[in-house]
Amino acid sequence: MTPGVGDTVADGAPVAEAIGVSKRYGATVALRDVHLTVLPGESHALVGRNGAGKSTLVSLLTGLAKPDAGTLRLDGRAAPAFGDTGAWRSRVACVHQHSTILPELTVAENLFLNRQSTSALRPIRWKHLRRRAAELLGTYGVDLDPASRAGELTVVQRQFVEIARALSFGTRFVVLDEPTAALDAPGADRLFTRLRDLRQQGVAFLYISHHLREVHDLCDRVTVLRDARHVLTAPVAGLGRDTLVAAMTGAPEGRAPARHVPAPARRDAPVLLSVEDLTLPGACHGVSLTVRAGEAVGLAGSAVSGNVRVGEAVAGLHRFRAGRVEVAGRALRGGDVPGALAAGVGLVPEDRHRQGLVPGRGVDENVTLTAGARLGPFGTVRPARVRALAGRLIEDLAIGTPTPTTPVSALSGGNQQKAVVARALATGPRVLVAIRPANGVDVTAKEFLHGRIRRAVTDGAAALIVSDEPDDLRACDRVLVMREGRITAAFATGWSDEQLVAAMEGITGSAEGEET
Ligand SMILES: Nc1ncnc2c1ncn2[C@@H]1O[C@H](COP(=O)(O)OP(=O)(O)OP(=O)(O)O)[C@@H](O)[C@H]1O
Repeated sequence: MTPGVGDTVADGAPVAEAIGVSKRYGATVALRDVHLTVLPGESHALVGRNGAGKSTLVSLLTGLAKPDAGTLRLDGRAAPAFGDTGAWRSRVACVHQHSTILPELTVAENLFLNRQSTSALRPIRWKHLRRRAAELLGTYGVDLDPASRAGELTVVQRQFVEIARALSFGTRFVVLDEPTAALDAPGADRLFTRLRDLRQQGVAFLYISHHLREVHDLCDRVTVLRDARHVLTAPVAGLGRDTLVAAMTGAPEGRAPARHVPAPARRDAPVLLSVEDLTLPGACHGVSLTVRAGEAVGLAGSAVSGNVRVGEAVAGLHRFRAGRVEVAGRALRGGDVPGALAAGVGLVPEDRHRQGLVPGRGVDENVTLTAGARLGPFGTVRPARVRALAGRLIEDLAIGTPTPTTPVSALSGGNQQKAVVARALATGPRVLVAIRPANGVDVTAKEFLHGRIRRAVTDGAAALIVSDEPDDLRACDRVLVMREGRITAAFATGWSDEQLVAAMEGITGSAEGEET
């Protein structure tokens, strides 16, 4: 039977408490005497700059890591013993950025993974399984066919299968780790509506996000971590953005970080990237655009607009059915990554976990991975050159790493993203394709990364910034908007975020009269 979300163990007790917890990884202190209390039915935001300790606190609260000091309590009782996975699962769940849903299985199979039948010897009763799945989804208002294949679900639907599965173990406390990172604006809205419904049913959330607007839209209270310490817990209502940013950065309030105001690219600067009539089956049709030296062009669009595929095609990741891509006048072959790299294309890929980094390898190796020719003659690699280039890139991108050889998997998410950007810049690209370049980085690091990309542009590169994030697009000189595989609108300077969002949603938009 599915335990009801209202079944409380110790009524009114916090669903989760961390009392003076500390955690160290080698020489790095990830958490120092941190306190956190999440109340029943509360939506509690956990924010902080990259490397502040948020994921580490989540690892402790979900039983994935053991605190060095301090106490953890769930539902008013001591947390389960470290390693007792079943007990942890019934009291806390975490929906991570990477999905744990198995795409080849159906929704019902995913919901009851390893619980399909009542004992190992009893055959699975499929009809019964699907009925239970339908009941479970119905309880949480998720409208999905249990027999559909999980691989065909949207990101939000997958997240909801994960949340429903988590709740079916009886927990009333769900940690959401940057759940909107892979969502477009309508997807995020759908997620928020569902989360609000669940809160009405008594489910509490710990919500990790770098988007302060989401914190304001969704959360009751917020806890800020800075440099491994707890600095603030307060109700969100009435807490100004400045106060929150000041708590995160430690900088005095009211000192606004410097904003970049793009200088318009020279109209007579050479075209470094030219895309003509590009057609990729199922993704885009007849897309044409140009980017000049010294210019950053945004390619905006929702997750299904095809904009990411266009960016990836420029970087050689896809064959194209028709059209032409030229870098500095040289035609690229579709699906030829080394060719694109040799022509001078740098790529910040969409998914740093799948496409970006080699997790077990050092930061130094990761950031220099694309820079083969600079590391030694005839395909050889000179360790001294790797060290020198890596050192420069780590400093240049302000990557927070204890040493250059630390495995990149030991860095916080935001610092991993900086390593991905460093790798794209390592070759000194003529054309930089940056897909959501500030994904998962904190508010100040975001400005820093945009500034760094602008610097490459000022130095003469052409940048194509593929994103649906108004912040990313604000760093551009002009923006093209894609919908359903075509460019549907173009904005020169002076657009508002609302105009861009409306064009991405298809509420307005005309590309007439603009240079694409
Ligand atoms: N497995 C690990 N091994 C070594 N160091 C680690 C490990 N996990 C985290 N750290 C270090 O602990 C510190 C806190 O990292 P954590 O991932 O908790 O930060 P975060 O607040 O989640 O950051 P982000 O917003 O960038 O994801 C960082 O300095 C990080 O490098």
